[in-house]
Amino acid sequence: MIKFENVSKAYEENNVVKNLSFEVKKGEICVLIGPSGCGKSTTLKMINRLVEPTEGAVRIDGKKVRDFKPEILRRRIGYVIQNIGLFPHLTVKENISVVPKLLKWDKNRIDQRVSELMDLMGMQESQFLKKHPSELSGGQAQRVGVARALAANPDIVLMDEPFGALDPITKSSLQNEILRLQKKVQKTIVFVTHDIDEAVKLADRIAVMNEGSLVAYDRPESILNNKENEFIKKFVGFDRALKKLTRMYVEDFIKPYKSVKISDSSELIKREMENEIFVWVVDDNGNFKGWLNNDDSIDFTEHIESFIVKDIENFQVSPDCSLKDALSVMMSENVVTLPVVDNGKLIGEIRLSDIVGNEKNN
Ligand SMILES: Nc1ncnc2c1ncn2[C@@H]1O[C@H](COP(=O)(O)OP(=O)(O)OP(=O)(O)O)[C@@H](O)[C@H]1O
Repeated sequence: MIKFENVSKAYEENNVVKNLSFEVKKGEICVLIGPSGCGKSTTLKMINRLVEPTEGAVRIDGKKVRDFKPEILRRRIGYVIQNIGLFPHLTVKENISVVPKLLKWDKNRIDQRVSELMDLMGMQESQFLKKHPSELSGGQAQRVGVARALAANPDIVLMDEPFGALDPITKSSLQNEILRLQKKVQKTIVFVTHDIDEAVKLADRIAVMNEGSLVAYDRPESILNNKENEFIKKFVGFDRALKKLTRMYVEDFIKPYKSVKISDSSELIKREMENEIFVWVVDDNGNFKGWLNNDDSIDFTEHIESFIVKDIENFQVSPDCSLKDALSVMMSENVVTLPVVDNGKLIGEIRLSDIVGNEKNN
């Protein structure tokens, strides 16, 4: 889909990108990573011709980008950058409409597309469309930036450190948003970052760059397992095992569980709990309601409802949650087992020992 063929860029004597050759497949997220100044942004900008190569060529579907008409490139390639991406004097709606207007779409088509995009980004139209960028939080502004890049339905999206300036929680939720969105819209995305955790989380393939050259181009698992290359080893850091958990998901580690129903008799529950430290509690529809600790506090002559620990808001994980996030919930809640809940329903449990041993449920 996107192919770099022996691409180099020099500014006078300074070779900032050196003989790059690699290919990004259709529908994949390629993350360019490397230290500051290694040539990531320059590489990205050679795809949409904000920068022209000194040597070599970038091709999209076999055709050199320098042979595309500018308006075709604009339609095919969305572009998201950090902070300064939005026009401050334009409203959210006007910002999202910039490329469709350049492409001379009619008003109805633009309105409809803006609505779709707001919906896709989980933003309420009535609340946001008339606002200016200065009235948005960092996370909201970046969502609008992504919506704007997707406006003309490009098949390629370039993202240059889009979440670099955000706090860790907003950053993580936008990364999840990108992964969710990508499942739906399947764009070819080239993403620049210098955050290895972000790269491991998002990438189908990671391009590691150093001083203008490509050091490695591989799947995140292989980059994390690379122990030969000193530069990669240093870049990945000491916590490579933890980083691998970012790419593993709870759904592959779900184990059977023991549960009782709120409507069960106290006698039955007492029997069920005999050799357990605790049991999960569900209602008659299988919805997760909490758990019962097998200690002296339970009086089985009474109905068990009042003994259920119902503090379940933060005490659960969904099947699509990464093992790293599951581990983080376990640590913050100080437990070794968590209920796996899908749309309110208890579907299994996940245990610390399975995470540590990477023991799948197959
Ligand atoms: N227009 C330009 N004129 C001269 N030198 C430039 C120009 N643009 C970039 N450079 C130089 O090219 C090198 C690579 O820059 P680039 O922005 O691609 O790096 P980067 O890896 O994206 O860095 P960062 O992570 O800090 O954003 C740098 O040394 C930079 O100073």
